Formats: sequence, structure tokens, C-alpha cells
Amino acid sequence: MDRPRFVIEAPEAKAMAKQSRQTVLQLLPSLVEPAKSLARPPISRFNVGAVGYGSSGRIFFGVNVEFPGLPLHHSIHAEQFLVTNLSLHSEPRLDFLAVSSAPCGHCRQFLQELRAAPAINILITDHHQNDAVQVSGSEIRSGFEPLLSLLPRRFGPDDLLSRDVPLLLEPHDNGLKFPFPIEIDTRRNGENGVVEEDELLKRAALEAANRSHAPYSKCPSGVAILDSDGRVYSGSYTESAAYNPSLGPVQAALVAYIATGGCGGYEKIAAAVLVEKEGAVIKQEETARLLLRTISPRCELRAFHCVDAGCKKGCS
Ligand SMILES: O=c1ccn([C@H]2C[C@H](O)[C@@H](CO)O2)c(=O)[nH]1
Ligand SMILES: [Zn+2]
Repeated sequence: MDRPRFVIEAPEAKAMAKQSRQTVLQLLPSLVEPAKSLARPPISRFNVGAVGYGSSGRIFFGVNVEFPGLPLHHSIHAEQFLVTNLSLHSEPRLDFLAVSSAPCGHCRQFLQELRAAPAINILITDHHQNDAVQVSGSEIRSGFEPLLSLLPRRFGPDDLLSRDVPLLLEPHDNGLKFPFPIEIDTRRNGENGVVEEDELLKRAALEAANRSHAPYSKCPSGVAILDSDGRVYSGSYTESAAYNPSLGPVQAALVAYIATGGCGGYEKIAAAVLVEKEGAVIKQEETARLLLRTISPRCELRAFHCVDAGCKKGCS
């Protein structure tokens, strides 16, 4: 079986559109159903699919993910998954978004972390459950509407940050460093000096922490996970100006695991590393432990606390 794909490269997106005699934008809604089929909602059984068109011409998928045995707020919404997927692939901008059901308030808020968020164009494919259809059906059916019309009078980054602080999808370097050099355990390395999985995990988690969007708490963090095939996936903690829609670093690493790792179950996650800031005002460690222990009881999480070696860009 082909592994599910969460990114369509620009030339392929163009070729698909050409084949169906459409523009790429017209193609987006037809990809919502395939995206929906990749969702993991064992609690609600309500699949949500989000399909985004980035400024590079690539198409990205997002799906909702739920975790039985944990409070509902650990869930990942399809729109959050989508934005995390863009970030993972260093996509500079989200211009258009087609989504299966109306984005909830939490997602409308989460999207505010993107520069020029009010101008993101959104199309909701599931008309029947959309109140607005009764009011102005033709307008919605005809296509995309700006996020501004879904969330007027927004509360967002502008309320809390100065304009020179990087927003989500813009380059971040939080300047975290391990307080000690990473020790490479030569005994456990391969004969040709291949760096141990252990060190790869730590480095991946540190890099993810340095890309983390945490301008409100100034406590960036990142998680790297290792699966039983020896593959490493990492994700960066992402804050929202409204705090609660923030997405934790384990969730972000799980987005990478689902989006780039194929269809494996969480029990394949064997080890994880969390990097966060020493003495920080907010902490991820206990929540990360709880989430990982619930989805993969065998997984060992190690936490490393880093010093702030002078933020270069991102946590001013
Ligand atoms: O904007 C939304 C609204 C809901 N959901 C998901 C969350 C949960 O998994 C399920 C039911 O709320 O749908 C999304 O992904 N996006
Ligand atoms: Zn939502």
C-alpha cells in the first residue's frame, strides 16, 4: 500500500490540476475528502480534513487527531495539523485553505499567528452544516472567503507583540543551547562513527525548540521522537496569543510522525526527548510525559533543560 501523503509538490499539483482541466485552486476542495480519510478521531468519529495551498505552490494536508484516555484539549485540530505541516516543510505562507467543516473558534484564533492572517482565503466544503449558507449561500458556494469575515475584530499577535517579532512560519532562532556539550558515546556508535540515535534525538529536539514559536511565554520547547525503525521526527511548541489554542511540542512531533512517517501506530514510538528552557515560567515536561505514556506506554521520555544563549530571533 502506498503510504498516505500529506504534501503534494508544486509540479505534481499543477499536473493534477491540468489533468482535471482545473486551476490548482479549483482542485483544492476535491482533495478535502482524501484528506478527511487520513484523520484519526477515535473518540468523535468525526473526520476533519484541511487542504492548504502555500505560496511555494505546494499543497498540504491537515487532519484531526484525538487521544483516548486523555482530556479532550490534547486533541489536534485539522487546521492546527495543517499549519504545523507547513511549518515542518518551511513553507513561508498559507494563502488558501479548503476545509471539510467550518473552522471552530479555536482554529480561527490559532490561524491568527500567521502574518496577514485576515487575508487567508477559506472555503468550507461541507455546506449543509453551515449556518451562513442559509444567509448567503451563493457567496460561500462560489468560493473562498477571507478569514477576516470568519473572525472580525480579532484578538491576535498585534495586541501583545511588536511588529518585528517573527510570527508563525517566519524564521525563528530562539538561541537555546545545551549547558554542556553533547557527549557522543563512542562506545555505542557504529564502527564508521555514525552518530548515535540518542544524540540525533537530542539534536533534533534542540533544533525544534529553537524553531518554536513561543513569543508570549518566551519559553520555547521542542520534542523529537524515535520510532522502532530508527526514524526521528520532531516538532516545535507553538503558542497562540490567546494562550489556550497553543499546540504542545509532543502534538507537533506527532504531526511530523503522521505526516512524514506513514501509517504506523503510536506504539512504534520507542523513545522521546524534550528540550525546554531552564527555569522557565511554563513547563511542558509533565504534560509531555502524560501524553506519550498514554499513547505509547513503552516510550521513554528524557527532558533536557537548556540555557538561553541570547535569543537571535524569535523570543526577544
Ligand atoms: O475546527 C475544527 C473543529 C473540530 N475539529 C475536530 C476536533 C475533534 O477532533 C472533532 C470534533 O470536534 O473535530 C477540527 O479538527 N477542526
Ligand atoms: Zn478547530
